[in-house]
Amino acid sequence: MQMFPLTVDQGVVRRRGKVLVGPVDLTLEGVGATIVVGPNGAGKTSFLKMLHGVVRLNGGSLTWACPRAEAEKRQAFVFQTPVMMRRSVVENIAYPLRLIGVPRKEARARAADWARRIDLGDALERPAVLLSGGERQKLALARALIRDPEVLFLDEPCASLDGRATREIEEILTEAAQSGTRLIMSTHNMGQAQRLADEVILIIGGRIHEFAPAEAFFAGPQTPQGQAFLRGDIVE
Ligand SMILES: Nc1ncnc2c1ncn2[C@@H]1O[C@H](COP(=O)(O)OP(=O)(O)OP(=O)(O)O)[C@@H](O)[C@H]1O
Repeated sequence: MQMFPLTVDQGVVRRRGKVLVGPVDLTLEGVGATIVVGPNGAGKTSFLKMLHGVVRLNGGSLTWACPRAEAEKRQAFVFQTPVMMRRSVVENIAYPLRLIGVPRKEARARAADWARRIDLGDALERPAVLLSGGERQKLALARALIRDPEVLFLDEPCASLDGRATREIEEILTEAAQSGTRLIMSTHNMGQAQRLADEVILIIGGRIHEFAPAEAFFAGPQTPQGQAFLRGDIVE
């Protein structure tokens, strides 16, 4: 059963009386990469978590084309600072498979394949907590992709990584997108947004100011705030 379109109707997220997101109206179709941009504190993280369903709406509605429980099983989320379990690299990557009952041996074999893809093939038994920031991000990505999700949310997966680690992560994401994984991702890096995006959402103050095909957005946003943001001006 199809997951998309995903429809948000007047969606609002509030915490301690403050509106973090919304109201937003949005329809996302089922192909490509949607890149979410906006200034610090604009609500990108809260917006992604709302779409993923880990943050509940305080107003409005969010509807997948399939039942919610079904949609939840078919999506994964890579957080900005991924948590490593106090276990080996291979066990960290295998964990999502173990959760759905894949036998240990098979889960480890599939995790070892992923570890090789992210250049951690020689570190299978190393405690994951000893990995560098870039290695952790790659591990988190492998752990998210190992169940072959139809939708992958990523919150600034390359924040504070160097060029090489960023390129490696972008390669994995491009491959995932080419094999049909729907990407919905925030970034501060406009170069990265341009390399990966099929469409762009600009969020300022919790609201969507632009939602456009990447080409149109980068050629010239429709709104004054969009134009200012792309010029690098401070927008709030
Ligand atoms: N649980 C919470 N309770 C109260 N305020 C919160 C909560 N979570 C986030 N906020 C606030 O909501 C605003 C939006 O936060 P959010 O993390 O979604 O923004 P962001 O665009 O991802 O920011 P950044 O780019 O800096 O990571 C911020 O001002 C933040 O401090």
